[in-house]
Amino acid sequence: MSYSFPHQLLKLRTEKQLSQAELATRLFVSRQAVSKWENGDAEPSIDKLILLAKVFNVSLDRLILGTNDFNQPLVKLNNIVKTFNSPVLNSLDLTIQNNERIALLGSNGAGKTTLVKIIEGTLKPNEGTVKWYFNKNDSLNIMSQENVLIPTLKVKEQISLTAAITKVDSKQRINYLLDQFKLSSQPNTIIAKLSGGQKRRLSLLLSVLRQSKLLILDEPTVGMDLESIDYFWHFIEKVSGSILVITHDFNQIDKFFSRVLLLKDGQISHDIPVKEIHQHNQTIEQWYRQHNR
Ligand SMILES: Nc1ncnc2c1ncn2[C@@H]1O[C@H](COP(=O)(O)OP(=O)(O)OP(=O)(O)O)[C@@H](O)[C@H]1O
Repeated sequence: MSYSFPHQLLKLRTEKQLSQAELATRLFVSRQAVSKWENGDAEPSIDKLILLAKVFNVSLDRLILGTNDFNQPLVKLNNIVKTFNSPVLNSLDLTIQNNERIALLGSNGAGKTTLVKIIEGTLKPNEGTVKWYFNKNDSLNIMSQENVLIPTLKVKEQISLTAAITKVDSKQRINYLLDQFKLSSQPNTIIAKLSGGQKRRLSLLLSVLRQSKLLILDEPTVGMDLESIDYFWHFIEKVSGSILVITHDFNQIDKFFSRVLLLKDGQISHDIPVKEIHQHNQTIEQWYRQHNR
């Protein structure tokens, strides 16, 4: 089978906004089976391939051979140096490609937020270049650590404002997202009166309002309760395009991510596919503890 099948599966599934569990139910297989297919650790039988092609409404050729867009770079960082009072990033190189699920790990103060701000273009490096391969004004979505909500607005007013700025005019999509983020009963609540977790959910909703080629999330689940955290990852799984997340939700990285970056001593000290870590019978948490000493 062509190597492109795992990428094609992830791409088609996220385009269809299905979670691994939802797709698994339709195919009468376990979620783990779908996860293995996406990681390239196993391949479906021919009858499951035929069913997959039906679910996605594509030909078997397209499903198996796919298109070549998964190897396209989205952004390339070259020789990035950033110094505040002391050096934070030091000759850092990084390429992000289409349809990747990347977790960025590192200790407190390692420079993770600094790095994502440089990728986003909100912070300038002292040296080095950031090259974009798509229009980031249209196709870059960000949920930063900083609160971007306007406390005096109602939930629906904040959503309308962001929808106008990001040129989303689909009421259907807005209602779908309100429902997904369990905010559909609170359109008239003033943001200042939402709980911390509800505000995080609203911020996330705003960051995925328009579809993107790259979504960047900086510690998105901080302050959420366990139910919301599960909910959040379940939703994120369905988002199309590439995702770069700063997170320490190790269990979720094990389940849903394709690549792990470890930022240490100002550089990407390790850049490794998740499946390679699993092939060594390690969890991401074990791997992280071993390499981030
Ligand atoms: N605007 C700034 N001015 C001065 N120093 C800064 C600034 N922003 C970040 N730093 C410093 O740069 C270093 C890296 O900070 P950064 O927030 O990028 O780390 P981080 O890995 O995201 O940390 P955490 O996990 O705690 O969020 C820290 O020592 C921080 O104090």
